[in-house]
Amino acid sequence: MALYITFLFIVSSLVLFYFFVLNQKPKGKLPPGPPKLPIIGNIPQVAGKLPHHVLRDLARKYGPVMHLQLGHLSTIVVSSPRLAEHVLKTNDLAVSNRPYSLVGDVVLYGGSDVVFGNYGDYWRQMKKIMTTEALSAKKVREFSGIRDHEINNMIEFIRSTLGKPFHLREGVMQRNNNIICKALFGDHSKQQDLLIEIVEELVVLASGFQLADFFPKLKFLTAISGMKSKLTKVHNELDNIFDELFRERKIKRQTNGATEDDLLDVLFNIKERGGLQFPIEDNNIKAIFVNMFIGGTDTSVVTIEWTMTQMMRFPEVMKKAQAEVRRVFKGKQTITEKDLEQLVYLRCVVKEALRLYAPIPILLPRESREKFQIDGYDIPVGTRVLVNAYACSTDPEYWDDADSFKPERFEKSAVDFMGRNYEYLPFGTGRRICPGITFGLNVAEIIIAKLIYHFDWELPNGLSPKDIDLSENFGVVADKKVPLEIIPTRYYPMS
Ligand code: HEM
Repeated sequence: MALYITFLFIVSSLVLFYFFVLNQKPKGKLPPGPPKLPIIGNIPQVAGKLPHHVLRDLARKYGPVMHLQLGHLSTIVVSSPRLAEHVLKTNDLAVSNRPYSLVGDVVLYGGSDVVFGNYGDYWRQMKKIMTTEALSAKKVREFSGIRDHEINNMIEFIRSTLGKPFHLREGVMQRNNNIICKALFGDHSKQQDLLIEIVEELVVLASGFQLADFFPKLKFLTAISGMKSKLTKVHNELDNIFDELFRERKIKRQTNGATEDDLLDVLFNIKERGGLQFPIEDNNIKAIFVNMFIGGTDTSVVTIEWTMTQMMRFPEVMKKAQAEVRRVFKGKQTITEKDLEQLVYLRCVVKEALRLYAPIPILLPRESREKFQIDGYDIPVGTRVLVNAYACSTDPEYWDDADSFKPERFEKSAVDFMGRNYEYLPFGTGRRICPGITFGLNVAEIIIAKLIYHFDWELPNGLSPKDIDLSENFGVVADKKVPLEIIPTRYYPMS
């Protein structure tokens, strides 16, 4: 009996807590949205489905700005280029925070990184360092030796397995990870493999669609789900690896002096040079490194896989892109950024693949730090703001035959990657725009160019192009559910 009374007491306390503390309705006129269930709100309408698809479908019914209640998260979803511009340009500052995230808190040193960190002077300083010093076009050029080495090894490997199926994602992922790791801290294969393993685990945990993510105020859910202890374990493992790398590097710098061979040196130099408004410590560098791992590993690989998939689906596109690459690269041993600039058609193909299959189809969530208005609706402080870039890049008002793959649409178009066209935002826009555009695109374009320059490709088991499975997965990035396997049939240039 005593147990029963205690149970009733706990349940009724939780219900009262929910109604009086957690369930306070925001004031003002919110945008329309689908009907909401008590407590869980709209979770059933989105859970377990591909969010960018389901949100695009809902927007077609409820309008380009919708309000959803995802557990505790009062969320607006923006799904048209006109309103994306209104939010991400006109009100960029008002929505430049990130929502609280347990991953940021536990793994990224209390959100002292660029991805999860809130907008403010410290964040601005760190983003500037990332954009202008670590990932600048000049720095990206300086890493061309690393890229060439890794990609040429991959080409040699594929050449040695001519006629056998090549698992594109695995083959490319390993090379891309090597490129990122070497750019960050040189050649340290032992730590590198371990780091990649841990970051992969983190990417799954960070997907943001776990039950506890929808109820951040119910702290016990993160404990019950084991989320906090998993993240703490990941954090400790990462921290130990970085400590070891940093210790070795400090000893090396004492003996050999400061160099600028990799990004660890670049950031140590900035730290030692001083003069910053917020002096940086080792933990700040670690946080930025984790960002570059997460930001740089899967995204380029997903871009490569979808672009190759589309070229396998449309042989005439492959033929045209291949003819261009073979004309431009003819006789060249190394390929420079200048050569890439001449691959005008290939860039259209990559653009079109990113239009339909961007690795981050819903831009990373933002949170309003000031109230603002959109189309006559009131958006209070603390609202989660999602921009469905996929809905914008397939909006029939802006794109003819929007769901079809047609690279030629970019041949006469000035739309680029820089976030100036709100109907096309594969790298986001505004204060939160991706700082790795040049790095990511360079890797993706050189790998694709070399794959189609050196090899002719076929589908395995007599599969026809129209049978290629186009299903998507959704995690932090939207990748291809069934990995692409293709057979290299002929090496070019033939000797
Ligand atoms: C094809 C490759 C890539 C794609 C498609 C991509 C896409 C994106 C997108 C859509 C965002 C969110 C922007 C927003 O919310 O407005 C983002 C943010 C970010 N990306 Fe990338 N990215 C790529 C490569 C990279 C690389 C190579 C790095 C670093 C090495 C990187 C680092 C970051 C960081 C740090 C952020 C957070 C920026 C912030 O919050 O201010 N990305 N990326």
